[in-house]
Amino acid sequence: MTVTAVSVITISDTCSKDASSDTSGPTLVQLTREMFPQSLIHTAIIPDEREIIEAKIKEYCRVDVDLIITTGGTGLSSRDVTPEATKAVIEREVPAITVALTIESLRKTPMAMLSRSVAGIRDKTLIINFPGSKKAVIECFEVVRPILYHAIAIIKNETTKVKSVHNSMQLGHVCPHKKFSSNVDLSKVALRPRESPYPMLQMAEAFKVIDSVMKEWEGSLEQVKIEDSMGCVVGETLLAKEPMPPFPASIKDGYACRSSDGAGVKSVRTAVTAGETYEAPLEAGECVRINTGAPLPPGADCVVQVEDTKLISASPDNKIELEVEIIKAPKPQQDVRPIGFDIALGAELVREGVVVDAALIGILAGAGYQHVEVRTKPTVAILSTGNELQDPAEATLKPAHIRDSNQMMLKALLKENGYPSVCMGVARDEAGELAASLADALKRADVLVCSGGVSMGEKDLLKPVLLQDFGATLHFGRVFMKPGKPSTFATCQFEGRTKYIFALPGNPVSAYVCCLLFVIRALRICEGRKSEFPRMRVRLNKSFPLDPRPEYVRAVLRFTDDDLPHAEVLGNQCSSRLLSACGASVLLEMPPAGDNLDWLPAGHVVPAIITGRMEHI
Ligand SMILES: Nc1nc2c(c(=O)[nH]1)N[C@H]1C(S)=C(S)[C@@H](COP(=O)(O)OP(=O)(O)OC[C@H]3O[C@@H](n4cnc5c(N)ncnc54)[C@H](O)[C@@H]3O)O[C@H]1N2
Ligand code: MOO
Ligand SMILES: [Mg+2]
Repeated sequence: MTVTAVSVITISDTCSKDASSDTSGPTLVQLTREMFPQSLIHTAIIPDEREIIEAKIKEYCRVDVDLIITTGGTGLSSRDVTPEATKAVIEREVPAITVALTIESLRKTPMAMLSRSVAGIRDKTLIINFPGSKKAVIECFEVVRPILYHAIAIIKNETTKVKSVHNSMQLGHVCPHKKFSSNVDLSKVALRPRESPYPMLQMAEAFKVIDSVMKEWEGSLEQVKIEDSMGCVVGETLLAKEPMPPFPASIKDGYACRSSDGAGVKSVRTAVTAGETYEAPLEAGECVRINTGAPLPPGADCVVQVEDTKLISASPDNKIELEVEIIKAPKPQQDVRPIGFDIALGAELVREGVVVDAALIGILAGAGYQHVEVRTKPTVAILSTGNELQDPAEATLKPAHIRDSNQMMLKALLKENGYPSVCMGVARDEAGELAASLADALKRADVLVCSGGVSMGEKDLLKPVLLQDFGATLHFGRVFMKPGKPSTFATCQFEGRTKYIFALPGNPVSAYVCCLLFVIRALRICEGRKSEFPRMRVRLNKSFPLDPRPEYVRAVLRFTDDDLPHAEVLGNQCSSRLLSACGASVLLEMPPAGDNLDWLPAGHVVPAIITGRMEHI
C-alpha cells in the first residue's frame, strides 16, 4: 500500500500573513517526508477562518489525499475554529486518536487540556488536527506514527494488507518463512527520493539521541551464578560474611614461634601444614614447623621463615626435626596474616554499579557467595540483509555473491564487549521477507543490530519497512561520519515492549565502527555503565589525508619513549576493507577536512578512542 499524498495545512492568521513565521508546517512536512518518502506532500497556510478551512480540507479530499494533518487553531481563543471546521467536513470521527493525543500530551503538560483537536475521515482521507506549536507537532506526530499506515490502509480499503497485518498482530509473531506482506512498495523506482530525506546528524547529536532514548530502557535485576557474572554490572552491595583469613595464617614456610622467646634453639614440637589445625598451645622454648597458609597454633604470634633458621638436631632417619636455631629474634606478628587481614568481617566486597571482573569473582567465591545480583543485559539479535549474501559456510561463491561476514563479526565484537547475541541469519531485499525477519528478530531481542539496506538504493528497504510496517520512530537516519553515514537508529513498539533497532550500513567497516560507537554505547547505557570508551591523545606516525566527514580511522598504537604513543594507521581505510580493522586497538578521531585543512602531518596529535586490545605494545 503506498500513501500517495499527504497534506499539511498550517492554520494561523499570523502565518498566513507572514509564511516565514510558520515553523510547525515545515516540521510536519519533514516528519511526513521521512515517514512517507514516496508520497507527494501538499502544503498550505490559511487564516483562522472556518469557511476557508472547510473549503481547503474538502479540496484536498477531492484530490485523493490520503492524510491531512492540520496544525493550529485548536485552542480556546475566539479565532480558534479548526475543530469546528473539521467536524463540519468529516463524515466519521476517530475519537481514539484525539484521546491518544490528549493522553500523551497531558503527560507533558496540563495545558494539553486546552486543545480541542479533532480526528476523522472524509471519503477516503484521514484528517487529524494538531496544536499549533512546533513542539506539540513533533510530540503528536510520534503519538500517531505507529497507526498511520494501518489506518490509511483500512480507509483505502486495502483489505489484503490490513488482514495480514491484523493476523500478524494477533499471532504476535511472524514466521520468517511465511510470506509477510509489507506496506512498502518501492516499485515506482522513478519516484524514489533523489536525495536522502533524513537530516544528517553530527556525531555529538547522534550520541545525545542514543543517550536520551536508551535511558528509557527498563532494565531489571537478576541473580546469576558468580561464574557466569563476568562483565555484568552488579546490582547490589555484598558484605563479607566472615573475616579473611578466618584464622591467623602464616605467610611463609618456616616455624611458628612465640616472639617473646626471642632468638636461639627451639624444640620443634610438630608440623602444621595448610589445611591442618593444631590446638595445643605453644610452650616457651618450643616452635612448630608451619607452611604458608596454615593456621598458627595457639600461643604463637610470629613465623620465622626457614631461611632464617639452622637445623640443630633431627631423628636418625632425618624424618623428624628435633631442634632448630632461630637466628634472629622475630617480631610479634612477623610473617603472620592476622584474622581479617585481607577482608574484615562485614567489609564491603562489592557495591552496585561495579563491573564484575575475574578478581571480583574470586573474592565472591572466597567469601562464600554462589550468586550475585546483576543488572540484566538487553538481549541482542543480529540480522544481515542483502540478496548478494550467502552463508559463510558455503565453499563456493555463487555468481555476484559474497559471504555474509558482518553477522559473525558483529557477534564477536559484541561478545568482546560483554554482550551475548543471537544470530538471525540473512534477510533478502524483499519487503515482505525483511519485515518477517525483523519481526522474528524483534520477538527474540530487545536490541536488534542489522546491517545493510539503509542507504539510497531502491533495495535499501530497512527504513521504509521499519516506518511503514512497524510504525517505528526513526531517531536518526544519517550521521555526519565516515564510515557509517547512513547509520539508522529507530525504536518501535513490538508485542507490548519497546524495541531498539540499530540499522548499520552494510559495509563491513561501517558496521564495525558503528557497532562500537553506537551499539556498545547503547547497551552500556542499558546497564547503567559508563557509555564511552576511554580516549587518549596520540601522535600520527605518518601524514593522513582528511575526508570531508569526520573519520574514525583504525590504527594500532606503538609505545615509544616519546611523550605520546604513536598511531600506525592500518592501511587503506575504505569502508569495505575489514582488514583495516584487524588488530585495531584504537579509532582515531580525525576532523573533517576544512577550508585550508585537507591533511594532517606526521607527528600531529589526534584523539584516539581505545576500542581494542593493546597487544601491540
Ligand atoms: N547514492 C548513494 N549511494 C551510497 C551512499 C550515498 O550516500 N549515496 N552511501 C554509501 C555509504 S557511505 C555506505 S556506508 C553504503 C551503505 O549502504 P547500505 O547500508 O545500504 O548497505 P548495502 O548497500 O546493503 O551494502 C553495502 C556494501 O556492503 C556489503 N555488505 C552488506 N551486508 C554485508 C554483510 N553482511 N557482509 C559483508 N558485506 C556486506 C554489500 O555487498 C555492499 O558492497 O552505501 C553507499 N552508497
Ligand atoms: O558511510 Mo560509508 O560507511 O563511508 O561507506
Ligand atoms: Mg545499499
